[in-house]
Formats: sequence, structure tokens, C-alpha cells
Amino acid sequence: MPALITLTLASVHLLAGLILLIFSAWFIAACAIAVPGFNYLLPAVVVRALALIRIAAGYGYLYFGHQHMLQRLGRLRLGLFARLQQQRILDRAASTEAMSDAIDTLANAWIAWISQLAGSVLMLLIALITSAFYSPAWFGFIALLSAMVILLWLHHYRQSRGIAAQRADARSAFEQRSERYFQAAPLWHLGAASFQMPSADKVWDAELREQHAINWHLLLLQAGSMALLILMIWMQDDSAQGHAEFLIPVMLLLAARDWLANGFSANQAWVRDQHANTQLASLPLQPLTRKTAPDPVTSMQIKELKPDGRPVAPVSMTLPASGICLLRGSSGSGKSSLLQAIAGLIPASGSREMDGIPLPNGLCDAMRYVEQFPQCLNGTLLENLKVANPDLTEPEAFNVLHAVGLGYLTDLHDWLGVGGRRLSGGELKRLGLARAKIADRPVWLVDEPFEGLDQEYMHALCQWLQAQAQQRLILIASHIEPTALRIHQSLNLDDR
Ligand SMILES: Nc1ncnc2c1ncn2[C@@H]1O[C@H](COP(=O)(O)OP(=O)(O)OP(=O)(O)O)[C@@H](O)[C@H]1O
Repeated sequence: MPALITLTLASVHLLAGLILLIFSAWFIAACAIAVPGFNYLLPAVVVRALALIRIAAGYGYLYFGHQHMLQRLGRLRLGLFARLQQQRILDRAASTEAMSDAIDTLANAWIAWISQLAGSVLMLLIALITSAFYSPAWFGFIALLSAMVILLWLHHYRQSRGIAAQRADARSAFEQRSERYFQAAPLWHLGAASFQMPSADKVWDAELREQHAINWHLLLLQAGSMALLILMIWMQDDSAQGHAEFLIPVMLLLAARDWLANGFSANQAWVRDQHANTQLASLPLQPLTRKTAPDPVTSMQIKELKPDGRPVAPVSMTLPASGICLLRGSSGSGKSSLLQAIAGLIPASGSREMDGIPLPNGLCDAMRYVEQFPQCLNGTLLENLKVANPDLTEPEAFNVLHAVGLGYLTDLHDWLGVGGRRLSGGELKRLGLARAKIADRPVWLVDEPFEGLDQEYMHALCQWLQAQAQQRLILIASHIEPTALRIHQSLNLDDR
């Protein structure tokens, strides 16, 4: 509904402006040749009323247009978030751009191009109908003007598509360079040439070319309408003399640039809109399928599992329902890759089975991968724990923190993000284990939990993992093999 109101008000705004222009020109001419007794008051009132209608429709169009744009923005963003939640994001720069630029462009559609283009087309139709009503000759000139405008719009549309594609490429290259540049922020002090600030020159160039294309087409439109005007005056016979109505087609041609210019900016916004749609449709995402496996799991089998694109050999093994299993191997032998492939986080060939049932590609609800370097979100300690279970209560959070040796973090609302309390490497590892405990799944895949830990904590962690492994399978990838750990089964990736 707000979209239709926006469209109507934008058309009224344009129409009132055009009629105002023509009517005031007629009024001035009529005053010059007016006979005694001419009623000046009525046309003056009409001019004033048209001006007021134009102003009111302009404000109304902006009000409803922006209201509608904000509603659309919210809907589109939520839709995109919902989509991203079901997928793995492969290129963060592209998704960030899609979230900002493409969504804004799509939300703008009604005020940026639909209303503008519809308004200009409506104006043309009204001009054609009005001129046909007055005289076939006027109609001929307005029809010629319409044909010229349509040709120019089409030409401009084609040209804008080319420039918009270059602008989109330049923008995404700029986004990627900026992303890399900001990621390298901790190394800027080394002063390497590759840390040079990304330049947006190519984006500005494309935007300038877009503006030049509009200006150039407007110039052609102006020149064409002037040529039609000269032709019309030249072909006019004496019968028009003394008739103020003659100013109607004159004003239409004279002001053609003003009332038809919106069509060109609408073209530009339209091609941007098309690009935004393509960009959103082709986001580099990988679908995540979640498979709920039986709980408790009684056995797990990996057959010839090999992570795609990683220089590691395929692995086969049968794992028990509970206890600790160890994946050993030198650095780069593929321990992390294998755990991620088992978890379904990265694509892999081969198969995974739970209780003899093959798992489809993607994540499996029964498994929890504990990263080598757990991510700390920009939020409070509690928010960082609730990632594993949104229903976590504060007493439960305290219990888990205590169990993983983080009991000294007593403020659950302590901010852990940028500028807040920073967790050390060892604390981050314990945060990852706390999340695994909170998620409470029958299989844990734990990546390098012992790296960088002191002997005392390593011992405590072994005890805790041992206790947890009574009711679940814990597959640990580690190049450290603590003596305190009772290992049920182990596989050395270097031996294959
Ligand atoms: N995203 C990736 N794309 C391509 N190759 C990768 C990727 N990640 C890792 N690799 C490569 O896969 C191999 C195995 O890496 P992985 O991290 O699994 O080894 P790892 O045994 O866990 O090593 P570490 O003990 O040092 O953590 C390495 O040669 C690594 O360079």
C-alpha cells in the first residue's frame, strides 16, 4: 500500500509541476493579450493551488517513500540474515557488500526508479492525450518527442548496464582489498608495500561515467526538443497568433528536459537494482544441512574420508560410542582438516556413518566441533556461552565455567569483544570446551585442546575430559599426548 501511495504522489508531484509550468505560461500570455473584463483572479488561484498540490505531493511522496523503503530494508535484511544462517559464508567481503550496498539498492526501488519511471511515462501519455485533444499537428510533435525520448531511454539503459557492471566489479574488488587491508592491521607497522591503503578511484570513475551518461543523454534530449520546437514555430501558420493555447506545446517542448529527466536517473537506479539482485542470488555460500543423529550414538564409522582440496590421504576408522580417541600426526598432516570433515564443516569425499546409517553432507546435530582457536564474539561472556544453547541460565553458566577452569570469571556480563576483557589463548580454548559442554552432544571433535597449557591445568583438563568421555565419544586431534589421558583408541596420520 505505501508503495502505491508513493507512486501516486510522485506522479501527482510531476503532473502538478508540469501543469503549473504550462498554465503559468498560458496565464502570462493571456494577460498580455487579455480583453477588458478578463478574470485574473481565477487563473491566479489555480496557479497557487497547483503550487500547493505540488509541494504537498512532493513531501507526501518523500514521507511515504522513505517509510516504505525502511520497511523493505528491514524485510530484506531479515530475509538475508535468515538465508545466511542456513549457509556457510565463503566470502565475507561479498556478503558484507550484499548486506549493505545490494540491500540498500533493492530497498530504494520504489523511490529510486519505479515511481520516477512511472511518473515520466505517465507525463508522456498525458502530454500525448492532451495534444491530440487540441490539434493533430501538436500531437505529431509530441509523438515525435515521445519517440525520441524512448529511443534515448533505451540507449541510456543499455549504456548504464555496461557501466553498472564495471561499477559493481570495481566495488567488490575495493571491498575485498579493504577487507584484506583491515585484516592485516596488526602488521601495518612492518610497513610492507602490500599494506597500502586500498583506493576507491575505480569506483568513483564508474560513478562519474554514470553521471556523464545521464548528462549526455539529457543534452541530446534538450537539443532534440529545441529542434522540434523550432520546426513547430517555423511550420506554424498565422492562425495561432493571438491564441495563448499555442504556449501549451511550446512549454512542453521547452521544458522537456525537466519533466523527462527522471527517466534517466530511473534507468541508472534500475540497472543497479538488477545488479543487486544478481549479487544476492550469486552470494558465495555453501548450504549447511543439519542431520539429527540418534542419541546416544552407539558407533561411528568413517570410510575413506578425505577433505576436498587438502593435501591429505583418505582416512577410515571405526569409533566407539564413548571414551577418548586420539588423532595424532605432525604439523600439517591433516588432523584439523579431518575433524572438520567429520563434523561436516568442510566438503569431503568418502562417507560418515552413525549406527550404520550414512550421514548426508553437512553438519550433524549429534557432533560438536571445538575449534583450535575458538571464536570470541563481540559480546558479553554470557552471550559467548549462549551461542551453544540460548536457554542457558546463569547458574548453569557458572557451573560450566567452574568445570573448565574459568571459575574466576565471575562477571557473566563482562564484555569480551573489542575493547572489553580479552581472553588469553588458553582461556579461549576453555571457552570452546565450555560451549561443547553446554551444547551437550554425544560426539565431541576437539582440535588441539592441550596446546599452550601449563602442566597443572593440562592435568585438570585430562581429568575433566575423562569424566565427560564416560557418556560420549571424544575424538581429540593433538600432537601432544598427555600421560594423564586414558586413550581408548588412537590413529597416527603420519603412519598412512
Ligand atoms: N583452507 C584450506 N585450503 C587448502 N589447504 C588447506 C586449507 N587448510 C589447511 N590446508 C592444508 O591442509 C593440510 C592439513 O592442514 P591441517 O590444518 O588439517 O593440519 P594439522 O595436522 O591440523 O596441522 P597443525 O598440527 O599444524 O594444526 C596442510 O597442508 C594445510 O596447508
